Amino acid sequence: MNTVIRSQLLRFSVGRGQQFRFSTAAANGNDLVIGTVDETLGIAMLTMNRPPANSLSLEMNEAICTSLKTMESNPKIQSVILSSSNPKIFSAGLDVSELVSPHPDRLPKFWNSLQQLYLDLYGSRLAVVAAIQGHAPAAGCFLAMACDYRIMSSGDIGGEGGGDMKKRFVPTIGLNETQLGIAAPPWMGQLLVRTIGFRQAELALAMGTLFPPDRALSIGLVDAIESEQHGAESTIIEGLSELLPSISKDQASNPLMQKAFKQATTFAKIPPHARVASKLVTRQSHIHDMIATRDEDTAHFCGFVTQEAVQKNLIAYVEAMKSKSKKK
Ligand SMILES: CCCCC/C=C\C/C=C\C/C=C/C(=O)SCCNC(=O)CCNC(=O)[C@H](O)C(C)(C)COP(=O)(O)OP(=O)(O)OC[C@H]1O[C@@H](n2cnc3c(N)ncnc32)[C@H](O)[C@@H]1OP(=O)(O)O
Repeated sequence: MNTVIRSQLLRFSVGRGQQFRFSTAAANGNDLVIGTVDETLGIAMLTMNRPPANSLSLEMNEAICTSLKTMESNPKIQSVILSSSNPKIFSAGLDVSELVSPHPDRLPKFWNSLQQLYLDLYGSRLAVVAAIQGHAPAAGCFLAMACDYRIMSSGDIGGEGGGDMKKRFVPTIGLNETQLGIAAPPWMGQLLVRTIGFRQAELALAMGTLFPPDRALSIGLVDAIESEQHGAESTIIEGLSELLPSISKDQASNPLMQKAFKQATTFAKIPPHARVASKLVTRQSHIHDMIATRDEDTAHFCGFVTQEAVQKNLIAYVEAMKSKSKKK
């Protein structure tokens, strides 16, 4: 028997056997993230689902945190796959509409929600595997870096144009803020330093580099790359199909999702106390540093974004983005 429990933010649907599904709803009733949990395997899946680009709004940040916390509160769950319902965009970073002509009360709340997302994801007791099927610029890259393991699509998915003129789809990842005329906040920049090392990060931050998958792998920004050519039905691995939310069922034969599933399974088998303790060894002091400077960081961000010159740039940036998308 299926039981559905509704509350203002969370919708749980208790399904067959040991498997639980839940969605976190936005104000407009859409599911910003969809969560599935398999208690037998000890694995969960958190699928970001905010069309068109999984950009991070206040509500999206809160939805990811709420889902993660719900999964963490289940002692049977040890690992989670963070994925996207959009096969070409993991996350486009901050929702730029949060930054244009912001409401003075909402802007600090928005920034606080991003800081909280960092604290919750980077400090999660769960091992988080990022399944990066598409682009991950700026705060999209930050999301991936806050996870424990990153698998990126090699980009040979389908293509556009057809025939010999087939255009390859090549996703990119990186903190490209300087290309947008801004700087990543210190905690985000430091996350890049901790992920790829000082010199590579120094260069990448200065240049605002967006890395294609092979380069991202060679500098350690991702841990593995995988083709997305769907395998034959016989290669479907047990358990993955049940974990995928209904909107992503076609991903069961996707090698990238399979690799993410296997990695999450491996994490789930490691003695949890030892795994969590070792995660704290490398992450705790950075989390404390961030907490200590949190208010200062919020004041700096709000002061920066509301400057007249920055607002002018942002308006132009959003207009360019919209007209690019209209021309398609
Ligand atoms: C920009 C100044 C910010 C100032 C902040 C101050 C301090 C720094 C603080 C924090 C650091 C983090 C910063 C950020 O994350 S800023 C956001 C950076 N991200 C981007 O600039 C990405 C922009 N998007 C793209 O490059 C592309 O969309 C893509 C992700 C490569 C995908 O390309 P594709 O061709 O597949 O799609 P489209 O470009 O057609 O886009 C589809 C659709 O999505 C909308 N969209 C894309 N990105 C965003 C976004 N970040 N926020 C809101 N909306 C976005 C786009 O407009 C299209 O919508 P439409 O309705 O027109 O179809």
